[in-house]
Amino acid sequence: MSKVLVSDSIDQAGIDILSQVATVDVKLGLKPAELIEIIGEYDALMIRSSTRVTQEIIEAGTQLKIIGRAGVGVDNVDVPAATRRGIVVVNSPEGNTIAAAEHALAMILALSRHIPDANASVKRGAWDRNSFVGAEVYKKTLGVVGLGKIGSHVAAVAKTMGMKLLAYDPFISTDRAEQLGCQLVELDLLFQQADYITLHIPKTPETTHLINATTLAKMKPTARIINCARGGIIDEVALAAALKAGKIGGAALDVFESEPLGESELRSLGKEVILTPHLGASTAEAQVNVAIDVAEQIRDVLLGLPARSAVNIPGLGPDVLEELKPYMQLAETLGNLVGQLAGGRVEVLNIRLQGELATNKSQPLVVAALKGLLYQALRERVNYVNASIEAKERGIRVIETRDASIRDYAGTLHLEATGTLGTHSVTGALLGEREIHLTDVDGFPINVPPSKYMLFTLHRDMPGIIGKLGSLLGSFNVNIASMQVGRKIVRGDAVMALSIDDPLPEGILNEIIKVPGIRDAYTVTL
Ligand SMILES: NC(=O)c1ccc[n+]([C@@H]2O[C@H](COP(=O)([O-])OP(=O)(O)OC[C@H]3O[C@@H](n4cnc5c(N)ncnc54)[C@H](O)[C@@H]3O)[C@@H](O)[C@H]2O)c1
Ligand SMILES: O=C(O)[C@H](O)COP(=O)(O)O
Repeated sequence: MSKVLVSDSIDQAGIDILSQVATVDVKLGLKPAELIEIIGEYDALMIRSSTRVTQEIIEAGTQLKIIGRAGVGVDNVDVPAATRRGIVVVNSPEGNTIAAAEHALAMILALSRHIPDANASVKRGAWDRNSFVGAEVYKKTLGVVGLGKIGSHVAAVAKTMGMKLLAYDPFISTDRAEQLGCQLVELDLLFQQADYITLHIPKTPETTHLINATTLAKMKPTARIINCARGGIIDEVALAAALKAGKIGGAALDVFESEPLGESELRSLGKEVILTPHLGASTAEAQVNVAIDVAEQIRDVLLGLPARSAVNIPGLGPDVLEELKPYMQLAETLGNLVGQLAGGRVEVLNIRLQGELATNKSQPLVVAALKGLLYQALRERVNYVNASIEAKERGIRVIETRDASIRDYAGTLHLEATGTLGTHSVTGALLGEREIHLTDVDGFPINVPPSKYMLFTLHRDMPGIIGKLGSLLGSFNVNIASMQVGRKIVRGDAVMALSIDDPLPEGILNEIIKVPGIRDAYTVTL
């Protein structure tokens, strides 16, 4: 049975799902060295934001197949290191969207009405109504930086509170911003005009210290800034200095450059600052959502199925996956077949996506074809995550062509592999919704479903050749399940595709190519 390590606190709903297929160990608060010591036993690791999954941990995880992040941000995982090792990294892109957005909205209101400090004052026994006079958000300007899932929800709710909305997001269209009631503006204008600035962007090299002494100086002296996105987007030293000097009006932070927050000037500031310990996703509802979402994906991957929200398998979103699943199986089978026909080291793989496959969405088929191609060399070590990297490292040049014209089938896939031993090609399509058919081998039309053991011959189409081959196989006790000849002209060159019940015995290929008329023979296991 597989083993899963849960190293951050995860809702029981997720543990229950994992327990259906694996032994689950929950070990919270492990130090990096402790994690390195035990990770080698586990097939999967499930985390939130507290566990840092470094390259060292990934390398020690020799059995790891998947790292599941029960939340959105995977910045605590060395994703490139996982990708190189063929480990799938999955997250829950939407499970905590509402929770994080509501936390940002709560911060906006709490900051405006000094709720944390007023509450603390009453609890201390005081009744001070004069120190906590607040400000209304109604008719104030909210600047939303990052109009993605969380930013959009914040904008929608803020609109209903009567706020005027500015937004900055270079990857969002004006139309989308307008639908949300936001005016898309440049960042400087947002800084200058906003009464509240709320950050909903990932931490990237471009967004690190986006809020710094220079940008803080552009804001209104009454501006309040809210960060429920990622620590490090704000330069905390510059922020504390700006707050102390009264250059801005307030700040509410849920995330910090270093977590847990250590010594910080921010702690010493008054009611103009609210600090929460990374609570954005901490609602009962969000925790159930993310735990189920990620546990289901871990379960699927442990059962050999693809994951719906893998961050390191390009283009493999849930909708695309559903649509492409049968074609991915086709691509993988053809890749495996052409790799075996080509033998030797493949240097160039030409992939032609025809008909309904000739869309941008079909990128995962290229990955699936490479996975199939590399299977003979790497076996279980190649997967959708590392197939492209492995191919690149082996110097395999991939040439993709797309042709939207529809021929005999709605969509066909043609692979041609050129290597040290020559060039071979295969074409395949789906019959009905999912039945794979080989429709061409080395340019000769055939129509056969692939089977586990196959024999292909290149021969001259002439009387008696099929009988001779049949007798030869019979003399080696090989049972033929089906046989088909593909030819372009009568008595010209032809290809024979045989499905056989067992692997060919050693040495028989040499006997086959001695049969007069047979030029080449290839045995394949799919
Ligand atoms: N505090 C928490 O507990 C908590 C919970 C959930 C998510 N988060 C964080 O919130 C952030 C937003 O999450 P989301 O789910 O909305 O992500 P998302 O991917 O849906 O949205 C991010 C948006 O930022 C935009 N963006 C990227 N780079 C930008 C840049 N340089 N300038 C402006 N916009 C840029 C993108 O176009 C996108 O629209 C992430 O950092 C996530 O990790 C925090
Ligand atoms: O990226 C996220 O999903 C949030 O930062 C939540 O982090 P958490 O799972 O540690 O609460």
